[in-house]
Amino acid sequence: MVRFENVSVRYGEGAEVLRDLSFDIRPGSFQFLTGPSGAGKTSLLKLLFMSLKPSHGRVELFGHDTDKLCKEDLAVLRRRVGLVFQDFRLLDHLTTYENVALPLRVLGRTEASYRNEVVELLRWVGLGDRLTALPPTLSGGEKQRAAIARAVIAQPELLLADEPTGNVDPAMAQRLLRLFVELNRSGTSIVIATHDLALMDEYDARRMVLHEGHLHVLD
Ligand SMILES: Nc1ncnc2c1ncn2[C@@H]1O[C@H](COP(=O)(O)OP(=O)(O)OP(=O)(O)O)[C@@H](O)[C@H]1O
Repeated sequence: MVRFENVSVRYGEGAEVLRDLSFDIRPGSFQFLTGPSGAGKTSLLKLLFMSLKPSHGRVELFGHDTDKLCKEDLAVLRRRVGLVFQDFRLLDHLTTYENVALPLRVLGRTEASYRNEVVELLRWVGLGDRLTALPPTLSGGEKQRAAIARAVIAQPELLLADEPTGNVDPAMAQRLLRLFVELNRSGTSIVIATHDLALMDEYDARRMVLHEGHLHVLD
């Protein structure tokens, strides 16, 4: 589903942030991406989301060489990927419910067909009483849970999450991990970037460790 071949990234004239990365992400797999602050986790997620181009090497996603795709093709491929940004990126003028429903609207589904699904998921992440709240009135942890709900609602083929439990307490972090595990069981490949050792200890999954630009994979 994803193949990196000798991929490197540098920003401007700076040193290489990622060096010569080669790995695969298989369909239906689950991996944690970890490493110290500044190690390049967000940069690697951006490569996977095709919002950053490698300085060297080749990134293949869903069987396509991402370098050869035009903007329109990239937009279509991105619909198959769910992304939880570190800074959430909720739309402030839409309610929590509308934010989470957005990926289903983009897919052309009618509200009658998805309303129950969206409400049920928002209840699961503890936002059942915040459906009509606008994002600026949500706490950091509530925004994070809304962003996760939006990323998983359409059951993407690949889910990328950047520090998805950074703003919630340990009990909620476990609950969110269960959500990711369930999504994975229904077929989604998962990549969770995290510093949270306790979270990684909760679930026996592949670990991709970035250190000084190099990637070490512990299967
Ligand atoms: N747009 C950019 N321009 C220049 N340098 C950048 C840019 N984005 C990231 N960097 C640098 O690349 C390196 C890796 O950053 P990145 O955000 O990928 O790390 P990270 O592992 O996600 O960090 P954290 O755990 O703190 O979020 C850092 O040294 C950072 O300063």
